[in-house]
Amino acid sequence: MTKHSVAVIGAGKLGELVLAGLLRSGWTPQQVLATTRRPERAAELAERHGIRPVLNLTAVTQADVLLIAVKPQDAGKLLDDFGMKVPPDRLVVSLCAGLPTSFFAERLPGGIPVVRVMTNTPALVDQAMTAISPGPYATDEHLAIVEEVFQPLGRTVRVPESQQDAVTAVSGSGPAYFYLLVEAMADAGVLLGLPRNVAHELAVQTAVGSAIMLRDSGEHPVKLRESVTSPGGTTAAALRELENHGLRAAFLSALEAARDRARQIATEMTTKN
Ligand SMILES: NC(=O)C1=CN([C@@H]2O[C@H](COP(=O)(O)OP(=O)(O)OC[C@H]3O[C@@H](n4cnc5c(N)ncnc54)[C@H](O)[C@@H]3O)[C@@H](O)[C@H]2O)C=CC1
Ligand SMILES: O=C(O)[C@@H]1CCC=N1
Repeated sequence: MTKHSVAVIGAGKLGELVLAGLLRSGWTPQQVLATTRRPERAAELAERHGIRPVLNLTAVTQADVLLIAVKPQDAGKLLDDFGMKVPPDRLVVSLCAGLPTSFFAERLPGGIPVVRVMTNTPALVDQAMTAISPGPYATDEHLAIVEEVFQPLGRTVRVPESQQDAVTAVSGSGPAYFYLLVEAMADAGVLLGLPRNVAHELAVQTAVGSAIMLRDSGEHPVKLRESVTSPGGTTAAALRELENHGLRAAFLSALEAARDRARQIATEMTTKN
């Protein structure tokens, strides 16, 4: 087991998923610290997970891996509070969408390694997709530490930082697209006369089965789709409607919009501070 200790700074929705995953995978409550803005939230996390909520400054002095999990819009203020007090042997890991590692490096003492990570909420069930990029001063050893943190929560991949906004559009925001699809399929089932609970179960299990098959069969999605689509059958009729309604183009535009929003967040934050 690792000798590292991790502090989740700004343990909100994502931060809590990460700290819970660390505890599930064998990190001890002594190795996992969390900070919050509100005392009630700190009490909730302590009760739910048995971890130690601490103040930001305590976290940076006691833990050696600092996971910054606040909203990107709050990161500047957070670093104004303690950035220059981060001891030199810490590893700073940003989970913030959009913000480049340079944003952090400029607000930390020189030489502190910064790693940028984009993970996603299926961390709740150890099925996260986490992309990891080295920033200033980050070596292979630092990336290996970050992998040690995130591997138990799902899969990890290393990407250049220049690809992180695209990663955010695909896998960071990605779960929301699938939830919307399931919701829409269940609504359609209701339109066709199915009871709501049955329509929901059909849509959810179809999503789960299709996702596992995609991952575990190693087959290309086109091949899997073709195997469902009988000549002159029902699936072809449905797929034509989806294409007529521009589903594919909608995804291209949607992911471009997500990528652009990540860039815009970075611009807003770097011009504001
Ligand atoms: N929710 C998601 O699916 C994903 C979120 N992210 C990124 O993770 C970060 C967090 O997102 P969420 O967890 O959804 O947001 P959230 O709002 O639930 O969590 C952020 C937490 O930080 C706390 N906070 C803010 N300023 C603080 C301070 N000065 N000291 C201590 N705590 C402070 C807030 O009270 C809040 O609980 C964002 O940067 C987001 O871009 C990345 C991938 C997926
Ligand atoms: O919507 C957002 O900005 C965050 C980043 C990726 C997923 N949620």
